[in-house]
Amino acid sequence: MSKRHVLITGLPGVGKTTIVKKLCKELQTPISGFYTEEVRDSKNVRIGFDVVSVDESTRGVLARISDPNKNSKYTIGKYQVYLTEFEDCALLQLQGPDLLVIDEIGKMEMFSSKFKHEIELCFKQDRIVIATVPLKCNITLVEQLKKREDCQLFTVDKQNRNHIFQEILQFIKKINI
Ligand SMILES: Nc1ncnc2c1ncn2[C@@H]1O[C@H](COP(=O)(O)OP(=O)(O)OP(=O)(O)O)[C@@H](O)[C@H]1O
Repeated sequence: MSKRHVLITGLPGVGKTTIVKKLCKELQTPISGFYTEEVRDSKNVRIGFDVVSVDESTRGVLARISDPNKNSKYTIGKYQVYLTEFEDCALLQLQGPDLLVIDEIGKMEMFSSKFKHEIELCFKQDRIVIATVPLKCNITLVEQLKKREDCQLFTVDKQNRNHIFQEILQFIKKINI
């Protein structure tokens, strides 16, 4: 089976999203999907994460620092995941025939069984998926994706992050579907 999906992994903050954004700029093809972006307050303190559509027209909350007085089921570390807001924004971006960017498939997103289900379907469709995934995690779905024969895994680190972009770009340009 030929490889036709791209998984980009690496430590937190190494530059995965930056590479995906550069790929989207460079590829001359319709692209849908979403990025995950940090949200910082006026003092530059990180307060959470948003999901943003690739065309940047739609934004939704993924997580915010949790209120210790509120007892939420959906927390990762100090962050509370806003499940409905996340699903309302992210699930819509997965639809369509275009090349698909999913940045990222991580622990916070795994609270959504709808999201997990949709991701599994996306990798079975006739479209190219470019997804970012954590380097080390106990997420079954991510481990399964890494083992798929039709997925090519690229590992980003500080040494290669300035040139691996070209390698990934050439790989995508050669995919025939
Ligand atoms: N090649 C690079 N050289 C220098 N700084 C970079 C490079 N790539 C990314 N950065 C910087 O590192 C920070 C994190 O980048 P980015 O959000 O792309 O990482 P990430 O791996 O997607 O992070 P996360 O794990 O939080 O999703 C940003 O401030 C970005 O400007």
